[in-house]
Amino acid sequence: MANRTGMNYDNAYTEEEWQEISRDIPKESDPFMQKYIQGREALVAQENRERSDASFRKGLTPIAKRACDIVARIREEEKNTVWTPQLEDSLAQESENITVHPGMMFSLSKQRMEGTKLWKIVRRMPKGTLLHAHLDAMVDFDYMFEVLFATPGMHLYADQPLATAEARDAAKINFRFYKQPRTEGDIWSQSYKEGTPILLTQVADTFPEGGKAGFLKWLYGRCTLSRTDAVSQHHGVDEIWKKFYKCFRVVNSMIHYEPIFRMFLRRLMSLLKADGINWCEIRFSWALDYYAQDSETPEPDFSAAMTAIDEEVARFRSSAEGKGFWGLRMIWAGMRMFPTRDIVQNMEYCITTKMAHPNLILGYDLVGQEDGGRPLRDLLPELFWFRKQCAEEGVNIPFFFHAGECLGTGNATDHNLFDAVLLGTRRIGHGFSLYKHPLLIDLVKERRILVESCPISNEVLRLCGSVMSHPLPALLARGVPCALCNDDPAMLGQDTAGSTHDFWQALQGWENLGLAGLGSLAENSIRWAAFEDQTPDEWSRDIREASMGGGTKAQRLKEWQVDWEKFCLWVVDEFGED
Ligand SMILES: O=c1[nH]cnc2c1ncn2[C@@H]1O[C@H](CO)[C@@H](O)[C@H]1O
Repeated sequence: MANRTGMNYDNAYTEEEWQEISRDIPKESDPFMQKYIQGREALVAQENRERSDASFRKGLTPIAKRACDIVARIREEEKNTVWTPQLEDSLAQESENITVHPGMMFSLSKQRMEGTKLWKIVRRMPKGTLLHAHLDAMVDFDYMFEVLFATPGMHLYADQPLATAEARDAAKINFRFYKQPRTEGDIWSQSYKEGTPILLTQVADTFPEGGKAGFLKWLYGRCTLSRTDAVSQHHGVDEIWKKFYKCFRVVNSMIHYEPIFRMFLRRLMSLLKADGINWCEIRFSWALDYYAQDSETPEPDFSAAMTAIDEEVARFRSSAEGKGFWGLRMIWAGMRMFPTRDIVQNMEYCITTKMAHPNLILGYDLVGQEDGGRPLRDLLPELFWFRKQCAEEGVNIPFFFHAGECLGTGNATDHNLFDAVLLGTRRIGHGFSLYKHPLLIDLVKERRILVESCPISNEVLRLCGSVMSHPLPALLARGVPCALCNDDPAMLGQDTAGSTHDFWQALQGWENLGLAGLGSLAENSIRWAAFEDQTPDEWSRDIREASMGGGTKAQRLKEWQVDWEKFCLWVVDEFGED
C-alpha cells in the first residue's frame, strides 16, 4: 500500500487496525483536551495583556473593532491574492528571479504594495505625528530638481572634475545661488577647476550621457539608494552607509537657499498632511551655509532659516490645505564623528538658535552612523558641558538620542542605549538593539521612554533582511511604547515624506499588530510629541495623563481620537460589504 509520500510499506495498517487505533486518538471535545486548550489560550491572553497596545485595544469602540476585523480579513485575503508566486503577473519580476511573498523586501514590494486595498486604508489612516526624520532627506528628489531648475541663478560646483564614472559617483557637489550667471568651464572635463560654479542649466545640458535627461537620472542616482543597493544585504552595514553618506554629499546644499527651502517646506507639509500626519519633529544638522533670497553671502547664524520655517508653517496652517496641521519643530543634531571642538561649537550654535527661536528647537541629538562615530560614552564631557551651558543660559534642550541603531551585541555602539537612558533621553531614535537588553527594557518602560522605530530604514540600511525579522514586535510584546517613523524617506526608497509605507509594512509583516496596533502606534506618536518646552515633570505628567490631561497634548490626542473614529467608520462603510 502506498502512503501519502508515495512510499510502499508492506506492514502498513489494515483498514480494521486503523479503525481501532483511530478510536484511541483524543478528540478536541474530550474534557482534558478542552482544559489544555483553555489553559493555552489563557497563556496567550496573559502575554497579550503585557503588550504596549493592550489598553488601546481594550478601549476600541464597536465601530473601531469592526474596522479592525475588516482590515484583518483584507490582509488575509491579499496574502493569498496579491502576495503569491502562483499569481505572478509581472514577468519583469520573474525574470529577475524574485519570488513574490508576504513580507518580502521593501524595495521589491513597493510598487505592488501601493496597489493594494491595505494601502488605500493605511494611506487614509490618521497617523498622528512623525517623530523621527532627517530634514535633508524628506522630499522626493524629482520634485526638488524641478524647483532647482526653476530657481533663477542656481549654479553647481564640485570638488573635482566630473570627467570619469568614479568621480561622478563620489564627488562632493554643491548647489549655490549667484546673481550673475557663470558659464566658464566644463565640469564634465578634466580641465574643470575644482570649486568653480557653473550655471545649473548649462551643466545639465552638457552632461555627456544624454544631456539634461541623462543628468537628471545621474543626479537622482546620487541622491538615493538604488533598489540594488537596498536589497544587497550581503554587503553589510558599513558598505551601505558609505553609499548613504555619498547621497548626503550631494543633497547637503540643495535646500540651503531661501526660495528653494521655502518650496521644500511647502511640499514637505503638503505631503505630510496628505498622509494623515499633523506634526513633525525633524532632525536638523546644517552647516552655516544658508543663503537668503538674492544673497551671495551665507547667513551668519541660523536665524533666517528658522524664520523661514516659522513663516512657512504659519502660511500652511492658515491655508485650506493645511487646516488641522499642528506644525513642525526641530531636534538639533550634531555629527557624532566630529572632534570635540566642532561638536562644542555646534552645541553653542544650538543654544543661541534656541534662545532666538525657542518655539522651533525642541531637543538635542547626535547623528551619523552610530558604528562609525563616537559612542555617547566617549562624548560624555561634551554632553555634560552642553547641559551646564543650557542651565546657565536658562534654556531647556532635552536629549532625544539615536541609540542602538546597530547589529552589535554588547559592543560600544550597542551600549549607547545605556548612556541614552542614563542621560535622560526622552525618546530613543531607532533602539534597534534594545530587544537584547532586559534591564534597559524595564528602565525604558518605567521612565516612559518611547522608541522611534524606523522599520524600512533599518531594512534598507541592512540591520534586517525584511520587515519579518525586525525586532519591533519583541519590544511591543514587552510593553515598550513605540512609534513608527520613516527616517530618510526621500533617500531610502519610500520616495515621499509620508509614513504609509512603514505603517503598511508593519501591518503586513507582523500578524499580531493589526489595525488596532497601528492605531496605538499613531496615538503614541502624539503622546510622546514635544509640542512645547516642558520640565521633566511636566513631560512625564502629560504622557501619563494622555488625553485626560489639561494641556495641548491632551487636546491633540482628543482631536486624533475623533479622526480615528471617523476613519474607522470610513473603513466599515467602504470595505464592510466586500
Ligand atoms: O538613520 C540614521 N541614523 C543616524 N544618522 C542619520 C540617519 N539618517 C540620516 N542620518 C544623518 O543625519 C544627517 C542629516 O540630518 C546626515 O549627515 C546623516 O548622516
